[in-house]
Amino acid sequence: MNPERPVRGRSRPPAGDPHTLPLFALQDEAASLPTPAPAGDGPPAEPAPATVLQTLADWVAAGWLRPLDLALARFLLAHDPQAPPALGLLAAWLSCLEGQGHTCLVLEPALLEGSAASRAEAWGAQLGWPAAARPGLGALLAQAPQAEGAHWLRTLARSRCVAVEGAGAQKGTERPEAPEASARTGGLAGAGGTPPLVWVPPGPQGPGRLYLRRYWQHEQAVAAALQARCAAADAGPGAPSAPALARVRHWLDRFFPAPPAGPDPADAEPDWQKLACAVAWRGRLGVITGGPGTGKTYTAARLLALLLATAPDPSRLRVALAAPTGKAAARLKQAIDTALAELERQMEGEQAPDLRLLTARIGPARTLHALLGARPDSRQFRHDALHPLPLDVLIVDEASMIHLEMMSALLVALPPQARLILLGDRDQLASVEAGAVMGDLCRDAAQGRYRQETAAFAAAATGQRLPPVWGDEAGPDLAQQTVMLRRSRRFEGAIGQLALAVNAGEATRARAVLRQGSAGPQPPLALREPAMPAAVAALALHGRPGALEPGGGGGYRPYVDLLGQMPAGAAGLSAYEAWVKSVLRAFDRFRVLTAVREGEWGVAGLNRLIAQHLASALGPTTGFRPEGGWYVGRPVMVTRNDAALGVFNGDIGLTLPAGPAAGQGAHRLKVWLLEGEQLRSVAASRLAHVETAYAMTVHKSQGSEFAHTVLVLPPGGGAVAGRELVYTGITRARTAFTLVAAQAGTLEEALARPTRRASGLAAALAFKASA
Ligand SMILES: Nc1ncnc2c1ncn2[C@@H]1O[C@H](COP(=O)(O)OP(=O)(O)OP(=O)(O)O)[C@@H](O)[C@H]1O
Repeated sequence: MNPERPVRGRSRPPAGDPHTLPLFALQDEAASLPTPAPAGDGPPAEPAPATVLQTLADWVAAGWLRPLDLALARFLLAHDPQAPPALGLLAAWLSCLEGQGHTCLVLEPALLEGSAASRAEAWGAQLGWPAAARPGLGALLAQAPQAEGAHWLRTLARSRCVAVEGAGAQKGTERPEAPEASARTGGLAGAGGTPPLVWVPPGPQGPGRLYLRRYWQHEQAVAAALQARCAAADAGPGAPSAPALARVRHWLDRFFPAPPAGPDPADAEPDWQKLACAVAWRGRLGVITGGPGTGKTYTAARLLALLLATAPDPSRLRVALAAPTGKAAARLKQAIDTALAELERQMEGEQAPDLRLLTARIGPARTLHALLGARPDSRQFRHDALHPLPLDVLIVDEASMIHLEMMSALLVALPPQARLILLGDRDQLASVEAGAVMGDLCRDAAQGRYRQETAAFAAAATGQRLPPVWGDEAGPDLAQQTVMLRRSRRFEGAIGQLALAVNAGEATRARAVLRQGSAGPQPPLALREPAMPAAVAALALHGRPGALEPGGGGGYRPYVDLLGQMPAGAAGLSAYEAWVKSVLRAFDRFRVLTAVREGEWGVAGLNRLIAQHLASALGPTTGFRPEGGWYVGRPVMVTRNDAALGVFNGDIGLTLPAGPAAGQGAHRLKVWLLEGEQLRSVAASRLAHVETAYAMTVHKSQGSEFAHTVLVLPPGGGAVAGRELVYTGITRARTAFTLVAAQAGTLEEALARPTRRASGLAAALAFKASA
């Protein structure tokens, strides 16, 4: 279960279809619910509507469903009295899955066929519900005959709450509503009377899928836009001219000097970075995936240089950098600047594109919200199809964090002729919100699946041969524009090996790496298992011996010590700001990450415990007093976007006095944020949506790195932490990593549970235009 998505409701659902009406509106609807008529031609054993709604209410009380899920079921049954109550059940489950990040409910055969007990097992697993939920599920399903599955499919096809989509979906066109269907939807509120659910019956793309209309629309829009971008790849007819290819080859050979040839160069792996530059150059979409340190930004910087060198008018090339969070955006900008400076040195003495001009033109990296022009209290952005982004190239880092709706907005706002370059690690946790876009886009990345035309292009543009093992004439268009980088340059030690073992789900190997990496005077790895929360508090204070440098355990102590060294007012503003930066940097060297929000192992519990521990151990000598709402030194994470204040969900800052002589009263405090070298501050009193950030969820840590990272796996094993979560936690560590597992065996359970988010996007993109 996604820890960032509370089971019980959400604050402000967006406007749109009935599912997205404010919760109170749905509840009002439910209150005026007419008694639904008995299902006309349904099987006699169909459970009564009241039984279904009561069972759903019980599941809400148990915390397995959100009130919103129940409200949707009530709403639909109220508006389609002919619908069998199973529709309410399916809608509640669909809504529940959306709350966990799935964009649809895939009605696998195991959910529809077999005994009630086996179906209850399948539903329980699908919904991620605990074993305690199985008997209730079984009892409800037992009230329907075995053939219920087929009956459910008919129900979906007939209800006026459900639009049926089919072959047209593949082309990204939603089938216009037939007059008869339109009449059926007559009583429905929402988007112009259109049905709030969409049903895609089973077909060549797999089992049937049920959607909330909003997600169906986003998925179709994203698939269509990405396909259009792939189709714009300059291959086939209208392919780049021989002189253009020669120019690309000229520059790529300089940007990526060939390594000394091995015994048989024909057997060598391609230089994936060079290939990534070439395919991104030829198209309007480039997807570059790879683990940490595989050179995604190194490659992106060279791609920019290539685009500059081959642009008809380099001085007019409009480039922007963006990422889902402020932290990730700042890291991207820093890494691109460093890589361009490095490239400039590499090219010294040769004729080269004006990389300084390029660096100057790029400007600051922005969050996607800021780039698109988020508006306060609205899901709409300033930039859309009518007001497109004025860009030729957009590079987006940490693309695994982009959710479906954001990707849809981004693709709408980016002009078709602009290049979109997505960088990210497909194996990381998906976005908090629904969708796993990067995972869906990179389904084929490991296999390559390059067609002959791509291999021919690669040979001309990069001078390298793609061995047949990476080829597949049936490879989809998207695969032609996707490259996976496979060699990590700064993640080859014990932490990298642990990440690889975890990513492969190999628990025995992960244990062995943990053991080996925990030995020696400066061990990069450590394991505390079984452990109590007090072990986390102890790590937060002193770290562990030798974690970073000799004597540097990598806990919060250095930051608390620095808090006590604020320069006197007379030292002036620049000395004060230098101190603020040093405290922020010290804080940023260590972090506790946990898998859950609630309880003593959750974010709130650990934050309380760590603050108390730091206060009692260091307060007497440093004056550190973590008391009251706002206090000097309080680290906070912004939990809601506030475009007006320029702060975005996930931004982390430290609470410090407003200036060298401002005093330490709560009303004088500011939250200071550091983005690269850029320091900025916001009055603490203006930040309504923040939480303390000694400990944070793994989800929120994406896009950040810490010298020493502690990952906490609470009791509950695979139910609270999956493989991607552990992988993401480990890859946040630069120098040292410590795993705290409440119980023995939690690691194994988590690794045995890879997360698969239900979505139709990968199937929609497994598409070959020329087929
Ligand atoms: N082909 C290469 N030759 C030499 N050094 C390289 C090469 N590729 C990458 N590097 C170096 O490896 C390091 C990691 O590269 P980079 O930061 O681009 O990786 P990344 O995949 O973007 O990492 P992250 O996932 O952390 O964002 C950098 O120091 C970079 O200069």
